[in-house]
Amino acid sequence: MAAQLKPASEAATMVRVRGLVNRFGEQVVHDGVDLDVRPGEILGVVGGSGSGKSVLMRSILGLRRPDAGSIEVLGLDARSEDPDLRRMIERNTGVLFQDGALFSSLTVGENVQVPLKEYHADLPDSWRYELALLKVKLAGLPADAINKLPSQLSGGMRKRAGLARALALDPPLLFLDEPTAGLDPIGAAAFDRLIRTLQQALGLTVFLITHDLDTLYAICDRVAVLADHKVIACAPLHEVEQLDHPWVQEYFHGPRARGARDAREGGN
Ligand SMILES: Nc1ncnc2c1ncn2[C@@H]1O[C@H](COP(=O)(O)OP(=O)(O)OP(=O)(O)O)[C@@H](O)[C@H]1O
Repeated sequence: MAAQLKPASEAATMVRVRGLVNRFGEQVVHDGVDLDVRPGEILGVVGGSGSGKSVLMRSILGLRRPDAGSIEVLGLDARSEDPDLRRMIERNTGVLFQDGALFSSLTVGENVQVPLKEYHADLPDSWRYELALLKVKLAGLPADAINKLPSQLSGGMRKRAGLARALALDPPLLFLDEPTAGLDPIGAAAFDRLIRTLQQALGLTVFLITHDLDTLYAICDRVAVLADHKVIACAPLHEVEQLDHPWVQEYFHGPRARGARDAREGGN
């Protein structure tokens, strides 16, 4: 029987990870990670460098085969190698990798059209172009960016182009790996606002890896903390901040955290 995808509104969890184990040789990265991503939330994923945030995202996306555990994405078994099921998961997930991962020899518009060509090969070229233009504008880029090469854009604009491509297929589930890394504070705040606006307007669920405390305070509904090879907490920020764990205390109660918290409180 063909795999069935539950509508986002009916899915109890958009992503469900249980008992995830990832090892590289002797190195244990994950040892029993459990995590739920709920419909309509922005979940921030934090943890020290090397704690396994990217490996977790890659496992969920099926880009890495974990050593043990189960992963469901939109109710589908993300570890399955069934090509139809893989396509269904891919079709419903947008991904913005840290470096944007744009094809450097293609224009922004052509980059956005890559998934459209793969999944909507029957659409006339002019429609695909119009759809790409819509996504470019949705991501906050000027219309003329569509004909530019990634090398002709600033870092912030390249992130937006990557976001436009991630949104090309109108996925209900969006994965963002350090979206504000490398942006200046004003650009980063603008990108945070864009993510929040799009999430609300399009009803997206967002899995967001970040080191950026401002992003956590500004837009995340819940925060998952990766430490000691596990998710040691997954809760609203004010609860996670109180956790009696050395990394959490250092991260959330250092001077940078105070600045981010004050900025957030000052903005309200
Ligand atoms: N393909 C690989 N081969 C060997 N080791 C790997 C591989 N991918 C990741 N690792 C190791 O797994 C650990 C977790 O890596 P990961 O990239 O998930 O960390 P992270 O939490 O995203 O870190 P950062 O915040 O620095 O980006 C690291 O020690 C890394 O060296």
